[in-house]
Amino acid sequence: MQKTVAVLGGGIGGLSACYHLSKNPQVSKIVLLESSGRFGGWLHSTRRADGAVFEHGPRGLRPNGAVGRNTLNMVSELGLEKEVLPVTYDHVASKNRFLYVGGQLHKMPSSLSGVVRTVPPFSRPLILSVLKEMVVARGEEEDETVHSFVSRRLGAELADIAIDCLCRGVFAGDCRELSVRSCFPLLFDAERARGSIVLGMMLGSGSGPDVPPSALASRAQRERWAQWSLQKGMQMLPDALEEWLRNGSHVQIHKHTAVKELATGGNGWEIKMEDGTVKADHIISALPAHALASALPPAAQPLSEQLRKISMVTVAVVNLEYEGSILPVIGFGHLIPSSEDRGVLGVVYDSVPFPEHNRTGAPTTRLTVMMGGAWFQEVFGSVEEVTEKCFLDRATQAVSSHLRVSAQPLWSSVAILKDCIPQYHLGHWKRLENIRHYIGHHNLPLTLIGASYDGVSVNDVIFSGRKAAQGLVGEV
Ligand SMILES: Cc1cc2nc3c(=O)[nH]c(=O)nc-3n(C[C@H](O)[C@H](O)[C@H](O)COP(=O)(O)OP(=O)(O)OC[C@H]3O[C@@H](n4cnc5c(N)ncnc54)[C@H](O)[C@@H]3O)c2cc1C
Ligand SMILES: C=Cc1c2[nH]c(c1C)Cc1[nH]c(c(CCC(=O)O)c1C)Cc1[nH]c(c(C)c1CCC(=O)O)Cc1[nH]c(c(C)c1C=C)C2
Repeated sequence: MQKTVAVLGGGIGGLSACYHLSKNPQVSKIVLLESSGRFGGWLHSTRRADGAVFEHGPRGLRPNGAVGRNTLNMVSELGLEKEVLPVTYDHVASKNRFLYVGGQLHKMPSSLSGVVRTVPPFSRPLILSVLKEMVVARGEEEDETVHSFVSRRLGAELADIAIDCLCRGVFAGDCRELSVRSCFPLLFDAERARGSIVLGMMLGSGSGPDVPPSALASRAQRERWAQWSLQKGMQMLPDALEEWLRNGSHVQIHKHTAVKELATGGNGWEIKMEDGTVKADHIISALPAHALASALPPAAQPLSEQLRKISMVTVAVVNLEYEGSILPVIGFGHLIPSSEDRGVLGVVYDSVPFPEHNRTGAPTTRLTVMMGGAWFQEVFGSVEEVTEKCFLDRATQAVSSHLRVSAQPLWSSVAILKDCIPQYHLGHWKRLENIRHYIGHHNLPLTLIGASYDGVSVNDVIFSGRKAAQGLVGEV
């Protein structure tokens, strides 16, 4: 029997689910419900008339692994090959990443010589920590914070500086709260399988899903891409997905349509919006976990409670454009450990990996300063009260003191991204187990996808949409 699937939330997760559902002949109707006036969620690019592109969310995706290949396969199917801007491993933006510690920029080691020598801000050669790691006893805990795991295996200095920065540069989060099992499953599995991260990385610790590469994904591997973007910014991807879905005969897509309440009825759902109701046999929720929790019926209160425990952080993103080439160093950008500055997380040197996004004509430098995250409230106060000017001032101050740039920006934009990155805190895996057990036990026709659960990267989220759509084969 053919059925109706409702997809809640038109971020990249919801769009990916719809895209894969639209290829499933067993689904007769797909309804996509998005509360805002645009699709794409955090994939949001400003494109100026003079050709300049500024990213407010993700700016480059990795091509590696099954999830990276899967995204490139979709890019290829959407006809976006010619729009791809690759950055190879040989590029200076891939080799040079910096940490701002003790009032100075330090280049992270990217070669063997950087690992065998003492390279500041570290007080001893990293090779010593790596060799010692191989003989550290295996942990016994079901989960551990990222900081505790790395301190135990590689030493406190690496945890306090490098891992603190890494967690700020991926989750805008605090490594003393984030779970290693959920945030870095490869590291956790390597310890479980091989007793060591280093041995696990060398020998492998399990195989991932099988995703055959398209010609584009094979090219990415052959040409050694480290990351890629699109000519008119990452938002080209949701734009192309929207166009694909609009061309599908059995897809209904709705913007400005917030899901308010979900009620179970018969074998399916009744979805209530401000101005109407939709009936569906199955729901794929691509909403942030807390938004789904607010819409679930009172009878599903234990499920809502678990979903609400998946917290989110707010990030302020300031894009800056300067006249000329003003950077004293070139590379991807720099991260700042929480011990140095709790409020400013990092600065991306956007014009280095993607000069194609600079305006046409005279040279410019584009930078993005990211602030807040897990420290937002503590440093900047309530998100409702803090002003955009406060972030612009703090961002230009950071650029001036970290990069010694005294010029004022030509152009700037401030975006306060409320609740934009989920935090997989200690015990996240258990919450997911409880959530999935509840859904299974109550036979709820509900699949959860998106950044709240199994990975925050765009690649992970797109893959979660594909898995959900394919999981319905045979069920619908
Ligand atoms: C500043 C920043 C930088 C990032 N950088 C990178 C990067 O470099 N690389 C990378 O891989 N990832 C990056 N990410 C992460 C990545 O962008 C996100 O994890 C991903 O886009 C999340 O997609 P999603 O579809 O799960 O959620 P969202 O984008 O949050 O989409 C959810 C959608 O649901 C809608 N919605 C909410 N409530 C309702 C409701 N009641 N009814 C209907 N619709 C509703 C929202 O409007 C939204 O459109 C970054 C994220 C941020 C914030
Ligand atoms: C300073 C804040 C942030 C910067 N980027 C993000 C935040 C919160 C978000 C983000 N960055 C990456 C991902 C995806 C991870 C993945 O699994 O693909 C997300 C959600 C990519 C990334 N950026 C940095 C690292 C080390 C990674 C992991 C993958 C990779 O190695 O490429 C470093 C980094 N991020 C930011 C800066 C300034 C920076 C380092 C110089 C910004």
